[in-house]
Amino acid sequence: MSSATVERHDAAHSDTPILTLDDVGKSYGNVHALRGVSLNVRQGEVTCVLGDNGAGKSTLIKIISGLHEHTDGTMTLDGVECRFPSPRAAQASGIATVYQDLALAPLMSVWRNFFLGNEIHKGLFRTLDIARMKRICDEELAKMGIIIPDLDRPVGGLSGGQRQCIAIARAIYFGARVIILDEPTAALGVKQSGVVLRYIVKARDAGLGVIFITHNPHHAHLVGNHFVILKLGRVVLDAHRDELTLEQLTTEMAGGQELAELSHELRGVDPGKVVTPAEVEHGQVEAPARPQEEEPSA
Ligand SMILES: Nc1ncnc2c1ncn2[C@@H]1O[C@H](COP(=O)(O)OP(=O)(O)OP(=O)(O)O)[C@@H](O)[C@H]1O
Repeated sequence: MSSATVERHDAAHSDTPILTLDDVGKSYGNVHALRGVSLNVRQGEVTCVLGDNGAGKSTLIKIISGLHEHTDGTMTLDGVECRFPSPRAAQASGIATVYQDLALAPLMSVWRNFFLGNEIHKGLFRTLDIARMKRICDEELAKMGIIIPDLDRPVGGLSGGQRQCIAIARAIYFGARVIILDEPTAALGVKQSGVVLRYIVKARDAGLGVIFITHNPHHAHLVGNHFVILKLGRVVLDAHRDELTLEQLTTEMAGGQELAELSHELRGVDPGKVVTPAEVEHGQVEAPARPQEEEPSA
């Protein structure tokens, strides 16, 4: 492990944000994908960004990871204003992004994927130092509790959860300070999601600042320290864990007031009856009442 990594571990749980977005906006021509978004990413914390389709999550990821530049507001890294003109620039500043589908090359082995773009060479002829790469890959995965008996196996044959974990381990090993996880549990079942969520906690406890993008309030609440909900490009909720229950997060994510109104409409009966958004979310809403048939007139 590099000395930079050791320092990072020692400095875990610092209160000073690594990365700050202040009033950040992004317009694509006339489309305002993000407006007035403020966000702090701290070491040893998981910042969850939730939002429905079109909320602006991908745009936010693209700004932080150097794919797009923001058009309003400021972004600061370690207190210094910055813009990332390319993904490489963001990576060089310690910001790693793990995309759900693009995390790894499926036909390549585990160790090749781990070192892809960062291969270790040896000797005069700069041949690949395969034994060393395999050893490091094995050690790093084991450190994070990932046991893969055959590192020569193509990653395409591993479970979705394992693939996500390998991508996260790789980012940590190569010096990420902030890791952005783009819906890492979206395509996974309960067990595999558990594998990834445990791993997110390990990354957090190793002192990284984790940005966890998700649709799933249950997953977010299990691991998050801080929660931001985006809606139509704006922040509609920004709360610390101790300010928010899972039920509140679920309700807010599900649409809060809008959902309460919808649930009321769907019931179509007894205006005095209160239906909670959670009931709708969990499919406990009764089918709309059939209209009463009129009594045939005598
Ligand atoms: N390149 C682009 N050009 C124009 N409009 C865009 C572009 N990218 C995104 N948008 C618009 O910006 C808004 C936010 O989109 P974004 O993809 O960031 O949302 P999202 O929360 O990631 O949604 P999803 O979960 O569906 O991926 C949407 O209205 C989208 O149509």
